Amino acid sequence: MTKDLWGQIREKLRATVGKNNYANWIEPLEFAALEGGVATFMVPTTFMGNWVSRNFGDQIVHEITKAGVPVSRVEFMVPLVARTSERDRPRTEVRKSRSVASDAAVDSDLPGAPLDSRFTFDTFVVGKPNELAHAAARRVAEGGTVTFNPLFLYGGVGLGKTHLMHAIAWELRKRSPDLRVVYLSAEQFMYRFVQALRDKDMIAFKQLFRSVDVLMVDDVQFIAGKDATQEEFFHTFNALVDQSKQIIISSDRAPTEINGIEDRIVSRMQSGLVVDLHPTNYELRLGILQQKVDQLSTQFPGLKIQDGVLEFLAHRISTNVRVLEGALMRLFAFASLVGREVSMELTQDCLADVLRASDRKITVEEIQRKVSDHFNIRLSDLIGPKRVRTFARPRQIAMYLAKQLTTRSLPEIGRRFGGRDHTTVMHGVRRIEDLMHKDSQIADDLELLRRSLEA
Ligand SMILES: Nc1ncnc2c1ncn2[C@@H]1O[C@H](COP(=O)(O)OP(=O)(O)OP(=O)(O)O)[C@@H](O)[C@H]1O
Repeated sequence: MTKDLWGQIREKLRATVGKNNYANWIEPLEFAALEGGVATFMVPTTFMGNWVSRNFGDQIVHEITKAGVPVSRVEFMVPLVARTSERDRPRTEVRKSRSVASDAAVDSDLPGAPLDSRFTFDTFVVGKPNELAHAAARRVAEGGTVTFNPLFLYGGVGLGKTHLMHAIAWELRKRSPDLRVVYLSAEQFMYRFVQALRDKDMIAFKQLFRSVDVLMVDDVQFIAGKDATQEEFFHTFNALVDQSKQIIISSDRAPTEINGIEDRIVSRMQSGLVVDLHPTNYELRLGILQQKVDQLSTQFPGLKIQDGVLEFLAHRISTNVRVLEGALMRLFAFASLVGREVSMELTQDCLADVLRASDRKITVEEIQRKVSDHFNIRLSDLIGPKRVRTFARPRQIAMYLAKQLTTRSLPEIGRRFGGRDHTTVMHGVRRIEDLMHKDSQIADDLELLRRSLEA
């Protein structure tokens, strides 16, 4: 087959596939060779090769055969050189698009962002605050029939939304390499959309996003107030849901709390499963730190950590996991630089600024008010001398929280609890530390109080 003949066949295809499809998918094909009944074409991207093969392969074979050239199939090849611009890419080395179809999940031809190799289910520590979100993510990562669509994950900064989304993508990719899994931030979605508008390339944009099997959009709150992007997102969303394709969305708040998003989009986003990642609790933070220490031990072999340091960090840095991880990394780097083990003293020196910044501005008085409200007792009874259990236990809880959530020393806390001695405060704190592992009611009370104080 000559290039001229291909030119004629192409014209025939224009009539059968339609003007837009022709411009997007057929016209860019460059005939390369015909051998053994296989017609090979050059295509600019793997994605395009796969798409044309899947959607127009049979028609192309049909038209070529009709023109008197016996072919049994078509193949598409992509230059194998690092991409700068799709247009001026050298066309020397080639690879077959079919042979790389399994890369499609993260192939840069697809509109997604790269996945972080550290963000897998293996490295995700599960605790009470994130167990529901984790279970839902696991379920979606199993693939198969779409049970809830979309999965909407939300939670505060640095609580693991992106980590979970990447973990889902990795898992799906492992289980079904051919699945087109696209992960990107809402900002990237908007950027692509605006670019397509500018380049008058909307059809390709729509086709690209509507051809994915799993679409994950991170930080969707970003599209609030951006009407045209929202509109396009809505259409993409509907088109994918109609085809039973899985959608996963993350946001820093619940769908109804995102101002500036149209009601119909909010209601669409709520129509599947909405789960939140709660602020971390002490146990989860400690678990994450322990896991991180294991990971860092290869990077810093032989580095020793004194007892109590991780517990101290888990208590004191409760802002978010990212800050916690950063602090540990810095601590390790510092300790290995000065050739010392990680002691409490070194920790306080090295992380003075982080510890100061994460000092919550919670006051002992605030804690006392919350605790007395929570247990429905009078503030005067919480602080006063009565020793009956109804007052004594809430008092110990309040002392414990004061120790955890403020920078006040034991004597200072004692003074604010009706002039009690620091040993009484210490006893109260220890008692609660002990009880919170044995008594789930106390653990729940503490969690609720902590959350409402930190909110
Ligand atoms: N449960 C967890 N187990 C292990 N690592 C975690 C966990 N939660 C968060 N992390 C780690 O904390 C860091 C921040 O997490 P991630 O980027 O997923 O947060 P996010 O919720 O997407 O935050 P943002 O709102 O800023 O986008 C990452 O390094 C992530 O691996």
